[in-house]
Amino acid sequence: MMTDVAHDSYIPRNAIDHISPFFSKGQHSHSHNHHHHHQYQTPISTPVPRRRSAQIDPSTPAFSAIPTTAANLASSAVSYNTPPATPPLNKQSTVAEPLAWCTARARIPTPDGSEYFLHIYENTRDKKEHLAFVFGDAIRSKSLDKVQWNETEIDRVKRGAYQGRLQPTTEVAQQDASELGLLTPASVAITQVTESDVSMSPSKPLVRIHSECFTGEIGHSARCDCGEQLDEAIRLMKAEGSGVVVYLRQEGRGIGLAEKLKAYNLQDLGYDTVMANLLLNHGADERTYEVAQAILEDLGQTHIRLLTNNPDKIEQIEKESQIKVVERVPMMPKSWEAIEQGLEAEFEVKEGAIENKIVRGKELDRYLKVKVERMRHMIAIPSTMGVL
Ligand SMILES: Nc1nc2c(ncn2[C@@H]2O[C@H](COP(=O)(O)OP(=O)(O)OP(=O)(O)O)[C@@H](O)[C@H]2O)c(=O)[nH]1
Repeated sequence: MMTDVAHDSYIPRNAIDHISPFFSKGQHSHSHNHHHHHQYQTPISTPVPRRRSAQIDPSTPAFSAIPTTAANLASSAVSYNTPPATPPLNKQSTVAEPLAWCTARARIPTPDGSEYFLHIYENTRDKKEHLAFVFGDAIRSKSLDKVQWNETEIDRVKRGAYQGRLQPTTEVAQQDASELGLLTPASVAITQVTESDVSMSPSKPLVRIHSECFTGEIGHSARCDCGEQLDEAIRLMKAEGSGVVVYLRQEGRGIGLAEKLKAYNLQDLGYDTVMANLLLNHGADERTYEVAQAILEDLGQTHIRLLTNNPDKIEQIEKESQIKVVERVPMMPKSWEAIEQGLEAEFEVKEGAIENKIVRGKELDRYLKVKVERMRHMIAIPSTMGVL
């Protein structure tokens, strides 16, 4: 490792004194990538602090401290992989750029008793925090599970790279932890999930690639059905016990919230969603799906059943990637489904009852109709619906 480091022209001499985690062998096999070198250089000027985790009792095998001195590192046979907060470079991946890697994952229980794992991603394309809601135990993030340089089992637990479920520890262990100001192996308890829990998941899970819509998801807007679609995707994945919602921060079809609000003002003048975007000098849809491709590959999802009505999304997600949409699962707007089934009258009674979370109204109808007529969306307009 020393030789490897010394021969790399990118590394200042003083870096070798510290044997920074940012110069592990694994990273240097990718020395053609200048972009990443730039990132790795930053920490060199400051000595690498001795990590607290090194204080953990080394006699406990699972939590043995990882050597941090130069001498230990040079003689160590342990191969260190990804340093913290750097992209795991996956040679097998067919999607070269952008890379996406999961920095943390946590269990999110929901009111009906089910749960999912929220994954937060970083990527090389933008600075946004894209997310993945993962349902079921079988779907794992490769980048999250990868062993990072100098990390202990406790570090892995903190970032969510454990299998099974975390359990509350004893009061004694918690007391110890609070006195020491650090977690010890006794502060961590994990229950493994059974083999059958893991194998029950279908091989082709439901996937929804959803773009952020603050107004529709948080703001109760009846201009679109984005919130309803997100809820429905989650409902279906809970029911199947498996699935992934990739939640992309491409607000307003990629134009951002401020520009979307301007578009709404133009829509109030009578322009449709497409025209409003164009009048603001934007494309009708400025979204891209490469980060979603990288996230799905990281989660091992290459043959997917995609919940969408949008043909552009299918074309873009399959483009230049391993990902295949083996089935499209339509998302019928709830209010149109009700109109089709002659249940519209029930809505009148329930109007204002947000609890059923059904978006409805003339503005939504117009928005959906534009999707069908101008954006090739595959939704059947109810025959009984009046003029919009
Ligand atoms: N510019 C603009 N964006 C909108 C408007 N209404 C909703 N959006 C955005 O449109 C996006 C909706 O994306 P998705 O939920 O992925 O849906 P989709 O691409 O239309 O296709 P489906 O997969 O069929 O739902 C979100 O980013 C919303 O913020 C609008 O009137 N103008």
